[in-house]
Amino acid sequence: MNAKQRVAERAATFVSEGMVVGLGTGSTADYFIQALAELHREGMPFTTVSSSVVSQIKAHDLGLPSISLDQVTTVDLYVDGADEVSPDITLLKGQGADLVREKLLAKASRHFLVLVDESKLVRSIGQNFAIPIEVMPFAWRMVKTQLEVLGGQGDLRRIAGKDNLMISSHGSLILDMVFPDELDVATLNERLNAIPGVVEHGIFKNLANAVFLGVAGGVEERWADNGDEAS
Ligand SMILES: O=C[C@H](O)[C@H](O)[C@H](O)COP(=O)(O)O
Repeated sequence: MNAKQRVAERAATFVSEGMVVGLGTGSTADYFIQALAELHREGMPFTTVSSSVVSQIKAHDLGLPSISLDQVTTVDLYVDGADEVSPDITLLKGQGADLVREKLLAKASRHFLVLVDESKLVRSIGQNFAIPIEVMPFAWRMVKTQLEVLGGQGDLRRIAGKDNLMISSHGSLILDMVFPDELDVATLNERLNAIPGVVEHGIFKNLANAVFLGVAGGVEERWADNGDEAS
């Protein structure tokens, strides 16, 4: 069992009868979805809500009960991966470009567990990746200009050849922006939240309750101050 599987199996022990479980997106979240499928086969009743079309299809293929996001007000447990985790359990997410659904689920969750291996640990957010910023398509130039005023540099994310723009499942464009080190993440988070035309961005601050870290032969749990252990 690799580190991603280990943390996913551990997270699955927090699922209990009747829960609404939020499904993350990415290779680590996939292991959690597989672990849920095992619980479902064993007869545990729960339902799922997905953070992306991809996860929704995976859940469907595995026969997991699911409800659509617009039917949900609160989520009992949301389990997802992350691209970066800083020591205060701030996350950077969004390499998969489904930021809106992911942050909605994170905010609506009673418990948000983040599954990572050691490669995701950083000293500060933005160390390994640009900050993904999901923008309304007609607003992207205005938003980019506002981000440049903050010192940001970057451009629209492209996929599979230079002419194709990444479009989120929400129909938005993604700007990947690098900001000066002097701009601390708390300030950046607030500034990004305040720019008109920004749909969502990849900084997840004060949202995760715990990080489950896959280490050699085990799982290390790091609970946030806000993170009473899910039970
Ligand atoms: O948008 C994508 C999500 O933020 C993923 O959770 C993140 O990219 C981590 O993916 P993985 O588990 O494949 O490293």
